[in-house]
Amino acid sequence: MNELKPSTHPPLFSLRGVTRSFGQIEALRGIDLDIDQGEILAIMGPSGSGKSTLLHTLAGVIPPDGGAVHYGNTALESLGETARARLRLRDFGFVFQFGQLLPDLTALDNVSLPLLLQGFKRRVALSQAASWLDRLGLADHRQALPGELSGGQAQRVAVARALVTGPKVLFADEPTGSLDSLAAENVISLLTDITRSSGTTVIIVTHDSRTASYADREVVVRDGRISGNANALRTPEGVHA
Ligand SMILES: Nc1ncnc2c1ncn2[C@@H]1O[C@H](COP(=O)(O)OP(=O)(O)OP(=O)(O)O)[C@@H](O)[C@H]1O
Repeated sequence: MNELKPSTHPPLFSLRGVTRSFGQIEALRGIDLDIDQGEILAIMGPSGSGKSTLLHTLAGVIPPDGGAVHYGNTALESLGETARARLRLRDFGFVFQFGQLLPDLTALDNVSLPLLLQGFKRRVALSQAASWLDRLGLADHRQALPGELSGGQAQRVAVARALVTGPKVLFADEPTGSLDSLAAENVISLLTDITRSSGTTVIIVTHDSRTASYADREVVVRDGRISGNANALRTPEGVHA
């Protein structure tokens, strides 16, 4: 945790001087941050400090007002809404605090939905979804409706739904925020085990230091800036402030 490893590859995400305001509120005030391919990064910080805004900016949900957000060779700040939506669908998966499963669909149908939206045949989508549910310990709950599941089970369905399309990056906004400590531990350990084995980059916003301890690195956001930049930037030779 927190060790400053030299990086031999260019970062997957590179942010420089990123700003974003909502009216008078300066949510991001100049973010400099590199994130490596395959890294699990925890973004922490006080309420209202800009964590979710940073996550949404990385994920191309909201464009920055200023600065540069590079994802690989793509300058996200130069993409329009349609191109950003296409990129999200192709490369990114999302887990939210309250699963946001569709309440009238079974666990299996919730997980197969992203594949159906990508044009997979129903039979293929259902079989992929079933194997993801099995992997997350939910083999006996395929036909359950979200309302019939515990919070931890529902969140594991949400993780399966986010990973079923094989995203390059998983964004998780308070993925354990609605869970008791045992369920939280179970969800975050499964999520990080699976993404480590697949080399998926994971960006987690969390208030919970136990959840953050599963990450490779933590950065803290305060007043729209990364607090103590020494841990935020990487170069081929290592880290510089
Ligand atoms: N869509 C929006 N419209 C107006 N203000 C916003 C919007 N999104 C965020 N803000 C404001 O920007 C600031 C940063 O919000 P953000 O949600 O990024 O913080 P956070 O660190 O994720 O907070 P929390 O931990 O409470 O979720 C806050 O003052 C918030 O009220």
